[in-house]
Amino acid sequence: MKIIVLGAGAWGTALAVSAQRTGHQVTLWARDVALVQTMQTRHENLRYLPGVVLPDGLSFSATPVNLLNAGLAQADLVVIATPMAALRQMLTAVAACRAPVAWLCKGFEAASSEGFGLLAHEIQAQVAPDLRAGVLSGPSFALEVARGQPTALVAASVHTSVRSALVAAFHSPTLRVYANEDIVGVEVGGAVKNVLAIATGLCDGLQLGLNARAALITRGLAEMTRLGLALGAQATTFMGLSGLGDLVLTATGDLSRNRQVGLSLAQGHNLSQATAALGHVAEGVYSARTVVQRAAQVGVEMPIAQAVVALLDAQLTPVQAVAALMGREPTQEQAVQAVLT
Ligand SMILES: NC(=O)c1ccc[n+]([C@@H]2O[C@H](COP(=O)([O-])OP(=O)(O)OC[C@H]3O[C@@H](n4cnc5c(N)ncnc54)[C@H](O)[C@@H]3O)[C@@H](O)[C@H]2O)c1
Ligand SMILES: O=P(O)(O)OC[C@H](O)CO
Repeated sequence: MKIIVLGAGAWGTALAVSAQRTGHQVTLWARDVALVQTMQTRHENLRYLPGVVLPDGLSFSATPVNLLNAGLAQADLVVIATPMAALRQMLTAVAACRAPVAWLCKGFEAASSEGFGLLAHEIQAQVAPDLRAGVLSGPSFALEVARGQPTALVAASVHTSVRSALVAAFHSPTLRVYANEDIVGVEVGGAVKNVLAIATGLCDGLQLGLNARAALITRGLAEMTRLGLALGAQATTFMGLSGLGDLVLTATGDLSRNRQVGLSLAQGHNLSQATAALGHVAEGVYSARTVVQRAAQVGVEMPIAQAVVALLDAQLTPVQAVAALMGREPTQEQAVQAVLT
């Protein structure tokens, strides 16, 4: 297949490497000309994925995205690998594409004064409604995929042809790609787990213990599921790769940028200090407010996400946030099981 990957951050680069190794013809696009030149000459993405050799045959492009017409017209699959903040712009640029288009970003659009932030497929419905499109998600640290370590992903779309194209492009001996029709559930899982990973990073940074971490993950899964169901997702999706799977990985794995933000806040750093140290996007920081707003809009309670927003806004200290969560009224665990059945 001819695959064009738009965005040469850690994840776009890792998936481009993986697909090229599998035998596809991959072009990795970046807006940064200097980054493309370095990748061409050094066979390495020093800025976003250092230490990984870019395979022979991988092509590069820094052509402005609005001039990419020929490349897009020849592609069998277009993959948008930018953060959520750039998705609207990228989808607008590829709106006339005939090939399947998939995004990798996990989040909600940051809330704006014009209204609530959207999930990726909601943005696509606004700006590129004629595309056959979907999302590739699931528990996956870029570095491990680039190293060829075993990983399972989920390709979600309402279009069979998009799910099939993603499986054909990325399934390999080290990368299993499952198909799922529930794009709402897959996107909600990918977005909310980032917010919850900030909370578990904070919990671990404060050395609150393993009991506390397990409680946060479990109750966080309940919050994620409640929001997803209210937005039209299927309950079973949250027991899968993009729900429980990605929540466990991101909440417990130190390669997670969102978890690192929580760990850094626990050390007493402010948000700017916590994000400046990363050098990569931590989508939970930008999605958290939207998660809470969308939950309020559909009458869903999300106390952990609310505590994360209060922390990010410096309205609560880490210790106060924990006290607020622990001080809530006792309630029924069955409330969660009821929504799962
Ligand atoms: N890194 C991972 O392990 C991983 C795994 C799964 C999903 N994701 C998701 O994939 C998305 C990208 O993550 P990443 O790790 O590659 O991020 P990153 O911070 O490593 O890189 C982001 C890339 O997007 C580019 N970019 C930013 N704004 C742009 C714009 N307006 N136009 C064009 N390019 C732009 C940056 O220059 C950079 O190359 C995120 O939503 C993330 O949640 C990441
Ligand atoms: O580094 P994070 O926190 O953005 O997480 C990366 C992936 O989404 C994990 O699946």
